[in-house]
Parts: sequence; C-alpha cells; structure tokens
Amino acid sequence: TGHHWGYGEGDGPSAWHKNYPVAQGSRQSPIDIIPHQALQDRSLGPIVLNYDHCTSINISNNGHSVVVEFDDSDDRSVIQGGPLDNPYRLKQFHFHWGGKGCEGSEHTVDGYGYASELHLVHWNAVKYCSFGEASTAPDGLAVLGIFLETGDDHRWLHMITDALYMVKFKGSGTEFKGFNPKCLLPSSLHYWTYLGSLTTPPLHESVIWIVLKEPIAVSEKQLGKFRLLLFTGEEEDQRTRMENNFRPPQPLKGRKIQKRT
Ligand SMILES: NS(=O)(=O)NCC1=CS(=O)(=O)c2ccccc21
Ligand SMILES: [Zn+2]
Repeated sequence: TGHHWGYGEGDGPSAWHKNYPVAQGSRQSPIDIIPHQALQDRSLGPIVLNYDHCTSINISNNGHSVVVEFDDSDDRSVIQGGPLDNPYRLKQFHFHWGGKGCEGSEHTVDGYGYASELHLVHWNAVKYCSFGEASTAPDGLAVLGIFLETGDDHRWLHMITDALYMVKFKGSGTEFKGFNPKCLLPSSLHYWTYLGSLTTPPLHESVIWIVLKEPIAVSEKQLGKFRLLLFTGEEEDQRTRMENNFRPPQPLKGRKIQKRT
C-alpha cells in the first residue's frame, strides 16, 4: 500500500525524496538544536499536559517503530500551552533508537545524539475533523519529543519493554490498556520549540515540535529489548532487526528555535 520506505541502504532517509519530494522542503525534521542560538521568548508559557484520563488502547509494530495508540475521540488527554494556540489531542506515541551503544535519537543537541527519542503525537481537533486532515495542515500536529539516555533502569519503562515480545513482527499488535505516558516525562518541562515536519514519510510539514531539554534515563538492558523487534513480518523469511530507525538532522533553512528554560 502506498510507497515502501524504510531505514535500510536502498529505502532509507536519503532515498525518501524520490517518493516524497517534500523531504527536501523548507521545514523538515529532525534538526540539530544549538541551545546557544535558541531565542528566549517571554511570551512562551509552560507546556501543560492533561493526561490523567488518557486511554491507551493497543501496542503494535508498524514495521518502522513500536506504537502505543490512544482513544482520541474526545479531549480526555491533551497537550496545551507553550507555543500552542489550542489543545492538541494525544493520538499515539512511539520511539526511535540506535544499534548497540551508538546514537539513535532524531533531534541532536550541539551535534550530540542521544540513545533514543520518544515522540508523543497530538493533533489539533479544535480546527480539524480528523488526524488525517490535521496531518497535512501547517498547525495540525504537535509532537512532544523526549530524549532517552542510558543509565539506571527506568522504573516504569518495563511496562512497555515487557510487552515487546508480543509485537516482535511487523503487523503484530496486542491490547495495551491503562498506560499513562505521564510516567515517561522528565522532572523538568523546559523545552525548545520550532516549526517542522513528520520525521517519517509522508514527511508532512504540519508539526509544531516541542523537544524537552531534560532526557530520561533508561538502562542498556531496557533499550536492548527494543532491538529484539523486527522490521519484517512473520511471513517473511528475511528477519531484519529493528534498530537505527531514525532520520538524521535536516537543514534549518532559516528557521528560528525558541526556548523556555
Ligand atoms: N516520527 S513522527 O512522529 O514525526 N512521524 C510518525 C508518523 C508518521 S505517520 O503519518 O504515519 C503517523 C500517523 C500517526 C502518528 C504518527 C505518525
Ligand atoms: Zn517519531
């Protein structure tokens, strides 16, 4: 269905522009964040996350990442404040990560890559009628990016990593209720924000990015469990480990990054 794309030699980020010309657009993501160059904007308020009544539904392997989807039929779990003019509804979260011991995040900070990056994807249900419609609008999506660095075990991440064996293959999924991603937030909600895009095809330039400065710590053991996932389906004889599913930083093309420290 649609155009096949991946993170391999022939179908990886450097080839995406062939089927998705917007890959060479003027507001592509991720980017390298240079903190010293970010502008302090006094009008930027704090980020407000109302996840207390969020409803996770399932966890699945879509062949690119592991995704936890939420019930976004009402405003039960939203992000607002900061650069956002409306509340944006939580639709799903997923991760990007590297191979053993090497980088894996999408955004970098002063050229520094983290081991992994969590994306919480939200859409503007005030202005648009569906995620699909919002995903092609310049203010349609808000993605909260959280860096993961290796250190101690994360006390709650096991709830995700313990389920990964059930979604090893592309196209596999299972029920995943009662998970509140609030437990994956760092202590500080200080952030950088800029206008960008989805970091995977279709690469729509519809994302207001909010990247938290403070990483969360996860253990190498926990990260290793993500690498047991496969890009390939059960029926395929080729078994390709899911790792290095990140797009490298893209040109800033004159964009300004704002910060709220
Ligand atoms: N890393 S990212 O978050 O920029 N992109 C992921 C993405 C690409 S998508 O349009 O398939 C989609 C549908 C629903 C939620 C997320 C996505
Ligand atoms: Zn992502």
